[in-house]
Formats: sequence, C-alpha cells, structure tokens
Amino acid sequence: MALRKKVRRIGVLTGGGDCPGLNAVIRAVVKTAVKNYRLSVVGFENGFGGLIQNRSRELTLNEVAGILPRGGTILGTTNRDNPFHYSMLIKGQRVFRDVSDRVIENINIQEIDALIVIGGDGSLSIARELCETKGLPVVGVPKTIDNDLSATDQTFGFDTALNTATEALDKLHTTAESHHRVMVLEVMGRYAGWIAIEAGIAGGADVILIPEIPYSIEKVYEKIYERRDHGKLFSIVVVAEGAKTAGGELVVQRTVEDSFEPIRLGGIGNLVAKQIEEETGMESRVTVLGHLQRGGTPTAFDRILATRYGAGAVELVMAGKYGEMVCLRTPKIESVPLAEAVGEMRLVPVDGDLVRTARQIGISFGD
Ligand SMILES: Nc1ncnc2c1ncn2[C@@H]1O[C@H](COP(=O)(O)OP(=O)(O)O)[C@@H](O)[C@H]1O
Ligand SMILES: O=P(O)(O)OC[C@H]1O[C@](O)(COP(=O)(O)O)[C@@H](O)[C@@H]1O
Ligand SMILES: [Mg+2]
Repeated sequence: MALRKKVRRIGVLTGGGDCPGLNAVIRAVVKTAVKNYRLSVVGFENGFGGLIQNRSRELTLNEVAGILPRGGTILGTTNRDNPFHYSMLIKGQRVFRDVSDRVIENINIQEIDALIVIGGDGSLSIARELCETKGLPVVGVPKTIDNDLSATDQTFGFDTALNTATEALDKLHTTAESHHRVMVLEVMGRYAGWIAIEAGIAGGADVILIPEIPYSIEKVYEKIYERRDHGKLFSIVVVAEGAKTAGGELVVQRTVEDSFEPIRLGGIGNLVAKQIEEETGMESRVTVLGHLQRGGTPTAFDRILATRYGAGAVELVMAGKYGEMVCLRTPKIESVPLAEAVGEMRLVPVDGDLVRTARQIGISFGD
C-alpha cells in the first residue's frame, strides 16, 4: 500500500457568492492547522481565479486575528471563474478555455499538499472535478445563504440571511399597518425557497411564494381579499426570487455573460406588487432585499457552525479523506463525498413539516 504523503502545507479559497461566516471558517482552518498540526496555510484570492493566476498570501494566526465577526471574506471571491470553463477575451472575442492544468501547476509551485474549498454547489462541483480528473487532494466546506445543498442539514450563512429577512419583515409590518398597504418583500435563494419560507413564518407573512410551489396570482388576491373582509387592511407577501406561476417563466434580472451559470434572478417582487395593486386597488410597495442578505456580521449560530466546519475540514485533510465535504448531521459534524453533496439540490419539501405548519396557521402559498 502506498504511504500517504505527509501534509505540511494546505491551501484555502472561498468561491461563489459571499456569505456571513466565511471569515469564521478561514479563522478556524488556520487555528486548527497551525495550533494542532503545525501546518502552514496559504489563502488563494478571489476564488478559483486566484488559483488560476497564482494570487495568494500566507495565512498566519496574526492574519486571521479579529475576523470572526466580520462579514464577507478576507480572501475575496467570485461567482464567475471556473478553471474548466474559463472566460477569456482573445482578439476582442469572448472564448472559454479549460485551464485546469494551470491550477495543478500553481498548487505544485506553492508546494500545497491539500486544498480546502469553501463554496456552494458551483464551487464544490469544480472542486469535485479537480479531485476526480486531476487528482487534486480537495476537501469541501458547504456555504451559501440559499441553503440549497443536499447532504448537509444546513449551510452556514443561511441563518444570518434568514435573520436579516425576518428583521426586514418586522419593519415592513409596522409601515404596512400604518398605511394600509400590501408590502411585497423579494428575497434571494435562487431555485430554493428556504429564505422565503422560513423568514415568512418567522416574520408573520400572509402569503409566501416559493419556487417549489407554483402559484396562481388569483389565489394571492383571494388571500388579500379574505384579510380585508376580516378588517385587516394590510398584507405582507414574501416572494422568493425563483418563484413562478404554474407553467410560467422565471423572472430574470440580468445575465452575466462570462459566468458558467449566467442567469441572475430578480424582479418577480415588482411584478407581483404591480398585479396586486391593479387588481385590488390597494396601494402596494415592493422591497427587494438583495445583497443585504449576504452582508454583515454572522449570527452566533453561523459563527459556531462555520467554526465547526473549518476545524472539521482540517481534520478531514489530516485523515486523508479527500473528495469529501464536511456536513452537519445534527448534532454532529460528519462528512460526505462531494459527488453526493452536489448531486442534488436541496429544495423545500412541498409536503414537509414547514409547509404544513405554515398552512395550518393560514399562510397562503398562492396554490
Ligand atoms: N453545476 C456546475 N458545475 C460546474 N461548475 C459550476 C456549476 N454551477 C456553477 N459553476 C461554477 O462555479 C462558480 C461558482 O458557482 P455559484 O453558483 O456562483 O457559487 P456557489 O459556489 O456558491 O454555488 C461559477 O463561477 C461557475 O463557474
Ligand atoms: O451576486 P450575484 O451575482 O447578483 O448573485 C446573486 C445570487 O447569489 C446568491 O445570493 C447566493 O448564491 P450562491 O451561494 O450560489 O453564490 C443567490 O441567492 C442569488 O441568486
Ligand atoms: Mg450556487
């Protein structure tokens, strides 16, 4: 049996959309690696872009001091660069090239024995491909405010986004009630409705529209009329950016030309608010929470989860469990193959407990 190479130096990068808790993971990785195993740690800048262009810096204990409560990522990130499908401008023409060999060259130049990738489905798909096709020793850490990764009970960043959305709903409630208006809050989540349903329940919404349950706008009107008939002259509607009507199209805000997955959702909130105002005659306003959901200091829950994931990722490296991702199987931190982690999107179960509870208390899903 071949002896495993002794690990002395590890690399770390953050990929995909940022989220609160990334710095807490980086800090935990560095602390665990340095204090327990005397490893050195190098951080690649701006996700896979830094690995392709060999932009990196040493991450010492000093470098990560004080970053636990800080939002964002000290390493920078991007939700564009993919080494297997890398966007370049050649003679003014955009072309995509496989530059994955450059990643391996830079890993060798830096004398890195293992790489920790902190990312969502996209970044972890790339990590898996680098591991399977190039033999790169990789372990993954699941991040995203969307909470759409299967194989883990929760991603870090979601709890903070949920709290931000809930606080927004609390604030919208007071102004909605005063002005007798319908307030529509559009939240993120891509094709999953986790932020919408959980914030909607926590923030006392009357209608929640999620991608998993196609809605009919007439059913939304019905709910608003029902409330009006009971003397409630305001309503709160939460709309996930990926919500759509049965047979309808997603509302796309923009396409990012040089991205592997170019669609950016957004705009459904405006549409729903306009339709409600036109049909019911009730003044309606829309708030698009946008990137506020990705910013700010992580909640205590996310700080703890991120710290556990960071420490767990280093333990996976030391155990030689490459091609795996740390995951939460409440109450334990365990690991799963990356293939399993990115194989299936985690969606809100339409017959699950959350949806049932919401329906029991009279929340409408517009169906
Ligand atoms: N299904 C996929 N397979 C391979 N690469 C992907 C896939 N989806 C996205 N990517 C790449 O991964 C990068 C990060 O993906 P994105 O979804 O933006 O972030 P996250 O890592 O949070 O999921 C994107 O730049 C894109 O190049
Ligand atoms: O920052 P951008 O490019 O507008 O992307 C917005 C998307 O990123 C997210 O905020 C987070 O998604 P990822 O974790 O997959 O990056 C989505 O909720 C949203 O649809
Ligand atoms: Mg993603």
